[in-house]
Amino acid sequence: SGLAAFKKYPLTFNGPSPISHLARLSKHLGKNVNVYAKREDCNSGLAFGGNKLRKLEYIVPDILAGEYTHLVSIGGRQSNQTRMVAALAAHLGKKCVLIQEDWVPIPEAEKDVYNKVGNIELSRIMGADVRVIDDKFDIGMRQSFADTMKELEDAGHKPYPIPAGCSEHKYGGLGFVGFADEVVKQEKELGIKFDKVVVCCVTGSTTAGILAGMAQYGRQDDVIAIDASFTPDKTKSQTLRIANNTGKLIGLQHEFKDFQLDERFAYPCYGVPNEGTIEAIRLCAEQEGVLTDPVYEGKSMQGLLQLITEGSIAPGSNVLYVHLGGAPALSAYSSFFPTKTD
Ligand SMILES: Cc1ncc(COP(=O)(O)O)c(CNC2(C(=O)O)CC2)c1O
Repeated sequence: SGLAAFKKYPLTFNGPSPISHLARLSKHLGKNVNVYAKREDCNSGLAFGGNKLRKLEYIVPDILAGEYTHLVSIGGRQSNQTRMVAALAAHLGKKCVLIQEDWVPIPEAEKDVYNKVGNIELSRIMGADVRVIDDKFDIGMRQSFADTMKELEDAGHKPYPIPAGCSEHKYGGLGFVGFADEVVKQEKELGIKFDKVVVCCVTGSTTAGILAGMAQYGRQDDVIAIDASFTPDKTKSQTLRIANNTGKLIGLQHEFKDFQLDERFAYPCYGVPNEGTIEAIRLCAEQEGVLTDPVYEGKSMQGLLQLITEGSIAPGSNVLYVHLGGAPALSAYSSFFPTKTD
């Protein structure tokens, strides 16, 4: 694919990320649908890995070319993005400034831990300058980000901006074009074809890259994105813009006018699980020992289970669930998982 034109700096383990067959979960669902998971949650030795490292592999050459002193990124208090940028900064020997905005109405029971454990704890351990501020959730470009960049430049440093989820970065979609290329190759090795690819969508460059990547094979319609932003209109338009920009970068002759974004599972709001989210996290954990999180993957797992249960994903299908990571945030949501008393 046109991806070969772009330099990539290895942050993930050699070779394609593994595909696990979730055989017990598939059987439990009893709908004759075979569920597989592509494991971006186990894709790197850097700080528990995740989808952002695959994106950052195409951003690092830009960072190294410009001799930057600081990496700057942004997210909610339990952002996986900022944790992975902290890991990258440590890996490259750069300073790191993270803006941790107030994206989630912190559940009462988590008030005293939410800003201390999980992702934000890991970022502090890796030496990042973690700045907890009160600006609320939005997937777009933020004033707090611009202010931080200016502060560092005025101090004579050379900061490199990595926007939320890497998504508004010009190369934000490239990593997941490579993901799609891997899937097509692994299908041949596995001797199966996935009828649907189910992925969580918030700032959009993961889904955008997969759409552009699968469109190379005429399979963009196989992608089902599950909204976890609870601002689906903004997420949809941002994802489409990134998919089209990414398509241009790789020379794709296809314009995206729409894609399937299932909005049913993001409630009650970004970062807060609903009943079905908790049930989905527990089911996948109990059936497979595979952990998903309340902010992102728990909601795409909830969507996957619903799509299969309601028959939207037809019996006899093979489905690829895209596991993008997120488990470190679980320790900020322990009150949602009391010991089960059957
Ligand atoms: C585990 C996990 N799964 C899915 C997503 C959604 O990916 P996109 O933002 O590319 O749509 C994130 C993103 N997380 C953000 C963060 O700040 O961590 C960018 C929002 C994620 O971390």
